[in-house]
Amino acid sequence: MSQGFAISIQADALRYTTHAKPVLQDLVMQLPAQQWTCLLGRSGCGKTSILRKLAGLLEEAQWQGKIETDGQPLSGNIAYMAQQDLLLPWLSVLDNVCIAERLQGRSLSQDLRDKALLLLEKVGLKAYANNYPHTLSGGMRQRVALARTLLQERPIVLMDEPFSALDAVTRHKLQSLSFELLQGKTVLLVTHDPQEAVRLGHQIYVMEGSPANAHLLAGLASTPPRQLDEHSAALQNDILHRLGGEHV
Ligand SMILES: Nc1ncnc2c1ncn2[C@@H]1O[C@H](COP(=O)(O)OP(=O)(O)OP(=O)(O)O)[C@@H](O)[C@H]1O
Repeated sequence: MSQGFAISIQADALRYTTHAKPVLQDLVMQLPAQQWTCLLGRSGCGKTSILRKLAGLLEEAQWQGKIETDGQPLSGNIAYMAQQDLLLPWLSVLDNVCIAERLQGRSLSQDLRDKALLLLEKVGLKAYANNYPHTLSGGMRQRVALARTLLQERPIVLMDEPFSALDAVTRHKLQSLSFELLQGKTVLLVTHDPQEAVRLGHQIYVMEGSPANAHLLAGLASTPPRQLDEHSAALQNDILHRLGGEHV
């Protein structure tokens, strides 16, 4: 199993050609190896842009800065769960989960199918393996996309609001499952939910300002997954306070 490696991000400026002002400026983030980093910030501050830059998908923006690793390439080592589930309508749920293999033109081995079915079982969708995406609810589609991300076993995992469409109980369950299955990976999770960030993050960045940079939250001494106790409530308050400052 490929272990996650550390990534250092320095965005001096990120600007879309359609915008006069940069989206990001003087942003520095460290993603420690094999840890979960959670990223919060007001809508439109540039969280997805950071993920897309790491995933090599940000072609339409000008980027000044650098992204460094310990020498390992990002290309080919990233699993990216985008905000939109990007399920292919003409493929079954099972084939969508195995899409990375299919896109590489490889036939699906029985071993991979079994792994995919096990993941579908864990996300509560084994009975839907032969369904097509249009027959699923938004939350079910999100669970298929999560299973697809978990199947890839890449060292770096980028997730953009992966649990947002789920009911509270399913969300809690799938947070736990993802945390368990992504042990040893370097994870960057974008979320709007302070409780989720405090539960899962070894470290938490809150994006601030316009153009935005990233503030590393202090006081995360314990290791995740964290219980909901007085300490985590105080951390959530701190995040809300910082996010609130962005909405005045
Ligand atoms: N392809 C694009 N072309 C032009 N502008 C873009 C493009 N993608 C994003 N933007 C702009 O860049 C800014 C940051 O967008 P981004 O999607 O990174 O924000 P976000 O923090 O992920 O937002 P949200 O929380 O709403 O998902 C926004 O102002 C958005 O309009």
